Amino acid sequence: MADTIVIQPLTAPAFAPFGDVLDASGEPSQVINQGLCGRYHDLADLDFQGPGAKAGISLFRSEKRSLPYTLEMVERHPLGSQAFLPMTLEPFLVIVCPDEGGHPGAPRAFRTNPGQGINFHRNVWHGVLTPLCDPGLFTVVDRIGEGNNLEEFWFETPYQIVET
Ligand SMILES: NC(=O)N[C@@H](O)C(=O)O
Ligand code: NI
Repeated sequence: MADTIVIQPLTAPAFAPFGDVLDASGEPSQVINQGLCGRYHDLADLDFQGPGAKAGISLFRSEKRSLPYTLEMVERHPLGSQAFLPMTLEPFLVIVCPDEGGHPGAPRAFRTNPGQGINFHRNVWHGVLTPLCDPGLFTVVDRIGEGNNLEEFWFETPYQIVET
């Protein structure tokens, strides 16, 4: 019998152990461009380690997922952080796990608010990009470089990610 994980709304405090929440809410850090633009400054801990490491910007066009979502695996990137920045105002599913002795602990599932992006900190267990609506178009900022930056963990029994 699969364990079920109930999706929670994404908040910065709840996500803080795993990464950063990026959104243009509240007052901007700076008002620029002759007062016509708010800059929400330096919102993410970008962390790229190892030989030849640099920041890369890629575009992902991903199939949407439906709920309940069967979580079979999580992964982590030991050499770099990874940011998912939606290019639409649609929500997406964000799944993370604490690390327990080198293996993922119980998953936590969050639904983003419209316009929110996230940045997984380096080496944090996470589910792969999971849009909930089409088009699943995202800008992804992550590490480009040599070496193996992907570790996968497949659960013996998948989890069911549910709305309530
Ligand atoms: N593999 C890849 O580029 N994407 C994954 O890391 C992911 O988290 O979706
Ligand atoms: Ni990833």
